[in-house]
Amino acid sequence: MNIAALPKIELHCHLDGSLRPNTILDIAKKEGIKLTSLEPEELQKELIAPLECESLDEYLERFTIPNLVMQSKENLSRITFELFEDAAQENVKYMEVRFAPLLHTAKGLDVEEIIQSVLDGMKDAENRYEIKGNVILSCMRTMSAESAFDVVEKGRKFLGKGVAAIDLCASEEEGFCGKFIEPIALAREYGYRVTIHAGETGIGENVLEAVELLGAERIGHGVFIKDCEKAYNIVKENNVTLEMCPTSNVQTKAVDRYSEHPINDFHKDGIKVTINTDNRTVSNTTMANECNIIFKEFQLGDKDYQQIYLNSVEASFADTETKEKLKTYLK
Ligand SMILES: O=c1[nH]cnc2c1ncn2[C@H]1C[C@H](O)[C@@H](CO)O1
Ligand SMILES: [Zn+2]
Repeated sequence: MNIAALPKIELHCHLDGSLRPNTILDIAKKEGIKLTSLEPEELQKELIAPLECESLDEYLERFTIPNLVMQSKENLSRITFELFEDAAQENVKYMEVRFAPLLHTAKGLDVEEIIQSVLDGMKDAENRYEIKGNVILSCMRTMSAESAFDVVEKGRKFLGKGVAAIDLCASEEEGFCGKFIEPIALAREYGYRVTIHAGETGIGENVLEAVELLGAERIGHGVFIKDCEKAYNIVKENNVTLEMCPTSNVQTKAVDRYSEHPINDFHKDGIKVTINTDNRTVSNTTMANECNIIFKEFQLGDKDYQQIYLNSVEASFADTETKEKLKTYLK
């Protein structure tokens, strides 16, 4: 199978984990931002989380440097454009990019300006390449419920104009969903779709709560439903789609090695799985690489590719017309 040439869809990709190292260097030089290294290769080492990482929290340390250069409208638009450009060049036809607006206010931008800048970058790429996109607004679980309300309110006016959904991300604690019931309920009322990072660090119950308490339609990762029967069953019965990110899961030690990844067991059992990068730079990967690893490891074939691609189409937060178009790429 020539995966590089096949059409792809990506539903789980963080903007701040997917910057080109050269862009970071370029902006840092222009803005006088101090980096520990000005050599692209050295910088890249600092940006990539090693496969021998200990935990999700260690993985998340890699986001400090990128966020230093994501504090102006121009930079946010440029970085978003470049991410879509990179994706288009590997035949990604549709991509949902997520980011946490509140991480980009350090130099005075307001949340609306931040969202608009990301949308501008995405629109430029859509006009130039054969790719479509939507944006998912992530709320940091490490911040207050109030801060999540803030994102939900300020993002509202962009719904249907490039913003499609709300997400919760960052370090995962047991029972985190309870704290965010109200802001996520308000988001649903406003028309946001809902995807939640859960079950990434050993706590399958978080997936159950994300579905039951927050109305999650999709789950970021969800690896640990394998150890929680109730979570497993609710995901399977409700067709909750899992956004799986194999390399990231090895790095954060959700699994010790690719061969232990539960994606194929889930897939064989009829759970709707999708394949994603999570973070192109921090995980040093691409969609083609993630697909190649999984298809080789579990000896999957054309039928599996079509099924997983269609899972991504169906679970995407795209409009009906876009979904129909995406299906035509398979033929
Ligand atoms: O895989 C992840 N799990 C939880 N949080 C994550 C993951 N990848 C990135 N993030 C965090 C770090 C970023 O700063 C934030 C917004 O994109 O999302
Ligand atoms: Zn993620």
